[in-house]
Order: sequence, then C-alpha cells, then structure tokens
Amino acid sequence: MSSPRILVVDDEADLRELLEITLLKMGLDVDSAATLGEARALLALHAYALVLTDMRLPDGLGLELVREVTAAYKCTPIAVVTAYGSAENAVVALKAGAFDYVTKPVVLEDLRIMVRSALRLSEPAQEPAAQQASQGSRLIGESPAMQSLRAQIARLARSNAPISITGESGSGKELAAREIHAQSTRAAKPFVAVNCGAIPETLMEAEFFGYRKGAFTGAAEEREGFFQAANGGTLMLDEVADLPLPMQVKLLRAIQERRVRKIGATSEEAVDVRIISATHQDLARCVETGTFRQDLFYRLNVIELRLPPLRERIGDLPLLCKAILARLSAPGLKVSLGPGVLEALGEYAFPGNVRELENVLERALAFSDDGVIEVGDLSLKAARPAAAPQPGQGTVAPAPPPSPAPDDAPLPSNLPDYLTQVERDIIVRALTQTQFNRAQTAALLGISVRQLRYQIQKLGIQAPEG
Ligand SMILES: Nc1ncnc2c1ncn2[C@@H]1O[C@H](COP(=O)(O)OP(=O)(O)OP(=O)(O)O)[C@@H](O)[C@H]1O
Repeated sequence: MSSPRILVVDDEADLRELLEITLLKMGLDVDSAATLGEARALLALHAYALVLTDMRLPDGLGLELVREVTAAYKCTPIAVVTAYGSAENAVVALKAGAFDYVTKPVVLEDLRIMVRSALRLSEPAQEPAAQQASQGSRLIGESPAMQSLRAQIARLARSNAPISITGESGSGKELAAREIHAQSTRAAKPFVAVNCGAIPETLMEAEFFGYRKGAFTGAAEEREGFFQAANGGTLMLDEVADLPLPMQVKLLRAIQERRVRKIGATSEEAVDVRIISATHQDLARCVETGTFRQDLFYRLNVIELRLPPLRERIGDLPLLCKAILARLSAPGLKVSLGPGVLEALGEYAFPGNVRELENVLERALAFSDDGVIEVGDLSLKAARPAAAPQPGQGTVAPAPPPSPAPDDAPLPSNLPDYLTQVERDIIVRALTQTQFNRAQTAALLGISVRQLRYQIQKLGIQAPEG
C-alpha cells in the first residue's frame, strides 16, 4: 500500500525543506510547490491526504488555496502555516474551511500532531465510523432546522477549528458537542465537558491545568487537569461566559500556545485539544459589557453553531416524544399519548426546550394510568390557550407571577438544585398549612393529588401518609 501523499506549498526554500524532511520521516510521500500556480497544477494531478500551505505566496494568498481545496477537494484537509502572533490569519483561515494551523517558527512536535490528526480523516476505516456515528445520531428530529444542524455537524467534525455553540438552555448544546466529537477523528479519545460556572474560582487553575504534588497545601498527589484529561480529544467549555476574567487570560494562552503548565511545574506540556464552547448568554454582549475578553471571544468564536429552540422545530415533537418515552418507560410497557396531548405540547413555548420536554414527559408518565398520558398529566407551566384541562383530567392552575428578584440579588450557582429547593420549600409550606392534608395541599397548589404524591416522593419530603 502506498503512503499517504502530502502537498507542501511554501516559497521559503528552507522552511519547505524542513517540512518535507519532517513529513518524509513520518513515512509520508511529499510533493512541494513554491507558488499557488504550482500547487493548483499538482492538485489536479494527484489526490492528497493533506495540503499544508503558507499564507503568503508570490502569486497570491494561501487563503485562496484554502477556499479552492475546501470547495473542490472535499476529502482533502488543508492546513495553514501562519506567522507567530498573527492569530487573525489563523482564525480567518479556519473560518474559510482550513482544517487546522501551525505557527511559525514551526514546532515539529506540533506539526506531527496536526498531521497525524489530519491523516486520520482520510483513513478508509474512518468513513464507516463517521457514517455510523451520523446514522446513530442521538440528535433526534427531521425538521429542516435539525437536518441543517446535522449537515453542519458532519462538516465541522472534519476540522479542528474551535466551535462556539449557542442556544437556549436545554436545546441540546452538549449533545451537539458530543456528536461533533463522535464523528471526528478524535472519537476514540476523551470528550471532557466542563461546566465553567460550577467550579469555584480558587480551584479553577488547578482544575483546568492540573498540579504537581506539593504545589500547595493539600496537593498530596500530582493531578491532571481538564486539558490533559482531554488530550487528543475534545474539551467542551460549557457556560463559558461564567469564566472569571483572570481565568480567561490563562485559558486564552493555553488555547493559543496549545501548551499548559501544571501549578508547581517548571515546564509546559503540549496538549492537543479541540475546544468547543457553549453558552446560553450572548457572548458578544458580554464582550461589550466588559465581562468577557474580546481576544478570547475571537479565539473561541471561530465557527458558530446555533441550536434552534424546540418551539422553532415543533414538528419534531412526535419523534422526540417517542424516543424519550421509549427511554423512560419500563421494559415491556407500552406507553402512548392520549388524544390532544401532542397538540397541547405543540402550543407550549418550552422555555426549557428538550430538557423540559423530558421532564414533562417523565412526570406525566408517573401520573398516567395504564401507560396512556393524558393532557391533564402534562402539568405544563405556562398558559396553553388551546390546551385547557379536560374535566376530570387534573387541573393546570395559572401560577401567580413570580416576584422579580432584584437585579443585584446573588444568582444561584446551580439552577436545578436551587429550583428543586424552591419547589421543596413550597410543598413543605403548603403541607404544613393544611396539616398534611394531601387533597387540600394539592388543591392549594393547583396540582393533582397524584402529582403531589409524586413530588413528595421525588423530593424526599417526610410527610405522614394521608
Ligand atoms: N435533538 C435532540 N434529540 C434528542 N435529545 C435531545 C435533543 N436535544 C436535546 N436533547 C436532550 O435534552 C437534554 C438537554 O440537552 P443538553 O444538555 O445537550 O442541552 P444544553 O443546551 O447543553 O443545556 P444547558 O444550556 O442547560 O447546558 C439532554 O437530555 C439531551 O439528551
């Protein structure tokens, strides 16, 4: 079998030679070109496993070649060599479709890592793996929005460019990130998801970069950070807008240099990590208000992937309900939706998106008789004009408007836990008020007795049987 063939495009003879020798030593075949014209001629003659081009060439810009190769040779990844410190060039090239970049002066280890990663893209075994991943996609939905999302994911999986995923809470940002990872050449390596809002500021550096034994009091053992744990794979920075500014500086450096230093270490180590960031906030707005660094925003936001809210793809409801219920129901139990349920769901705005749909169905399933979910079991939070409760099917009372918290009130650091606590407190208060009379408590809170019983059990509230 012949070795993969690489095309090197550079007009600096010294650098070209260095690249050629490094690639030949990796057992690869190398062609080289000094101009765009020569490169085009070679591309027309051979199929390349990778094109590596300088950005400035005598007869034009490497960027032109990036665009041409991306459009005309879809199976050939193209990477660029950029001058040190010209982050702008790298970002422009990645946006234009470059697979990755290396900076000058070229660090040979970085070059080898990048080349190996690119070659995995053209390995024949990779094709079926990628196909399988997309066929077995866990992102459910056939709406035009989902089809377009899946197509974008398949394209993005073939690049190392940083991706910023935006979308409302519960819309599937983490699922999309996992999907990109699963379809990429990094699939065999770890996917590490980090909730940036959940790490105490004092521990952040240690968590991200690791530490050496004895680096600080309590550092009894050497520990890896998220970057090392994700080496070769993908690091997802969830709720990236929550990163404090000092950590943003350190993160930017790690991403730019592709190197991290453990706390207490004297030297840095190379890490090969693809960064996917996600947030439900408007990062550009955070930059304007000064809570997010512009340079980090620029680095993370190379390619933007927007996840549509569920209400924009409501046609996916039947498929989503089917898949969620199949997952939630006990083996052998057939679960179905009663009349009007899909319509009622279709009229609901789903501020919490697919996660909320999962919760609604899980709760409804617990209340349903004989595995048939009725409209009254849904207990949707917002008013649903056409989904008024049917007589005898439980009631959906309009909630009193929540009193707005003052703008400077401290935000909860874990919203689900906070909301669970609020729910618990309210139920305990209502139970105490009615002296644990469940029927009265349920009526007071506008839920059915069955729903109340379920919540009491779920929240572990100690209440005498009533
Ligand atoms: N298209 C989809 N198909 C199937 N399940 C989905 C889809 N989108 C989201 N989900 C499910 O919804 C839940 C929430 O998804 P996920 O955690 O990816 O959302 P998120 O946007 O990252 O949320 P957050 O902003 O709160 O972190 C998960 O259980 C996920 O499996």
